[in-house]
Amino acid sequence: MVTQNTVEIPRSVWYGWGDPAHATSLSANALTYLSATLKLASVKPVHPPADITEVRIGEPVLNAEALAELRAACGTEYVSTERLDRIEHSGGKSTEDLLRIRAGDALGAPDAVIFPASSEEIREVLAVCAARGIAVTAFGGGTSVVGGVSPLRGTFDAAITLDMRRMNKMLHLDPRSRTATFEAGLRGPGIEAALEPHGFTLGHFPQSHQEATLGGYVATRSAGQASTGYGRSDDLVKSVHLETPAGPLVAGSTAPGTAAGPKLLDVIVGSEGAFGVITSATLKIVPVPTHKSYGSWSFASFTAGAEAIRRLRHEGLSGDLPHVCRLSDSDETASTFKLGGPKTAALGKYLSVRGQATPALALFLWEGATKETAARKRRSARILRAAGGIPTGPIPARAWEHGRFSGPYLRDELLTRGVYVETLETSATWTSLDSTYHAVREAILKSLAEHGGTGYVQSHISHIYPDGASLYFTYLAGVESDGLAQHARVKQAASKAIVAAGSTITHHHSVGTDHAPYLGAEIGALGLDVLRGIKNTLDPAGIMNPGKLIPAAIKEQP
Ligand SMILES: Cc1cc2nc3c(=O)[nH]c(=O)nc-3n(C[C@H](O)[C@H](O)[C@H](O)COP(=O)(O)OP(=O)(O)OC[C@H]3O[C@@H](n4cnc5c(N)ncnc54)[C@H](O)[C@@H]3O)c2cc1C
Repeated sequence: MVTQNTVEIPRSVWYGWGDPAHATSLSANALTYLSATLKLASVKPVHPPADITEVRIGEPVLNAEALAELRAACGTEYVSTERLDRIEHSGGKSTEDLLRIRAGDALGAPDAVIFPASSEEIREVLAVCAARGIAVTAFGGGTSVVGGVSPLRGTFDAAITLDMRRMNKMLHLDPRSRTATFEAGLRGPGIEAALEPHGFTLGHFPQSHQEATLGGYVATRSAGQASTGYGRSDDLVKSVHLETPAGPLVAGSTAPGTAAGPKLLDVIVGSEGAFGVITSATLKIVPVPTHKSYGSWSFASFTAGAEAIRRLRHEGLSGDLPHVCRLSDSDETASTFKLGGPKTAALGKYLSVRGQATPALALFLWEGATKETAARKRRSARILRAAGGIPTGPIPARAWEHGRFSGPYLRDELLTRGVYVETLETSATWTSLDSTYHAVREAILKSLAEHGGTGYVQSHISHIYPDGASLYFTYLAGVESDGLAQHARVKQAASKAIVAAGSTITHHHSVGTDHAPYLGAEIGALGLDVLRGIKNTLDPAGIMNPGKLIPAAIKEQP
């Protein structure tokens, strides 16, 4: 029997990812490869995070009356102005956030962190904040990589963060209809642990799964590693309870199908805390698969691999597509082969002999009943072989699955060693996939090299649609003396390339502050006005997550 249960880990350390005790270090081989590839003089671990006692943070500006009203709403012990709580909620987990907090800058921290236990408490908190003009940021797992949980003040003097961790229960399970209702603060492993005794899974496994919450998934339209099979979070949501400054709103319906006007739910899903706070949501669930079947195939190039996957999507029977479907480009494949030890090195040599000098490796994972997955895998193999693929066995896919949640820890070590690493994503139609891939890749590389550095970009496809696929870029270089400026420069170059290619500014990371300047290019000025109109109705005072999603006037931070 397959288990979808994952390990519950402590909440992330203030300067980085998860519990540092779970981190595995880079091998000597990896360090040598890294310094040679990036042409770095040294990758010694000489850039540790600041000492917590030296972190700079302003005095909280909430007055005694405001604090008293917030305490009356949630209980004194659940309204914190403690230094560590404020530091931990001063930002998310983008490399920009990490560069700032590791340098000891928590000056953007909220004035208080509130830990509500119910929709009613949140309603009261929002009423206090609307009346007093206090900005409110909802905080799930705090794993945003787009500035989504930075507690910006907007036009207000004070800001609070609402941490949803106490709202962490499964409220209802309907096994016959295959739906479940969860409180918004339940984290990924908690969702699976609640469902598995009943034989169900949500099937939603973003790389941040161990820290991220149900509310965060819904608020950002996240996509999991197996979303090709199970669907993205926005495909899974049936209904949402949203507390807004204008009152509670239940969007969506338990009805299996409805024609009751435009789909209001779609306006709430992906609203990034800018319209209100999601307190619970009902999602589709599916039975835990009885079997997983692993496979990997190699292609002569990324272009050839992408074409093979398109054919798999278009020529295969409906439902044949693997639940996990990832294609690395030649650079990502080269890194995997370089870092994977003697067996993967041997695989690289074998592929070279077979005419694939710079192979692109695809990993697949079919889930379901034993016989059914075997049949799907067989049918897929015919298409992949006809498209020029060479089968490379199940081990690479198993190895990927084994280490799939450990990657985020590496970023902390890389930063300590003076290596800048960041990711971004988009999606493109099959027709424009190749040109978008090259345009964005080249824009990143050029920008990384602008100050004389040597950069490395690797990419993969991890979500397949009938009309196209996602593109995910990971890029590395030595950290420049002004790492934040370096980050802004590269991000801007890549974002402009994405816009110029006519692709989306975000496939699954959401908009936050980072992508807000580019949203107009995607949805138009009138589209932005529609979003502003919805916000004005639900949040007339504009207290909800200022500066996120919708570009807005932002008061200078202290
Ligand atoms: C290492 C790493 C790997 C990642 N991998 C993936 C991935 O594979 N796929 C993917 O899609 N994303 C990924 N992300 C991005 C991020 O994890 C997702 O956006 C996730 O859905 C955020 O969930 P969270 O609970 O941490 O939300 P937060 O980071 O706490 O919040 C994100 C946004 O949602 C809002 N929000 C949170 N909770 C609520 C609520 N209850 N009501 C209203 N608004 C709310 C916040 O205000 C903010 O705007 C990754 C991030 C990291 C750091």
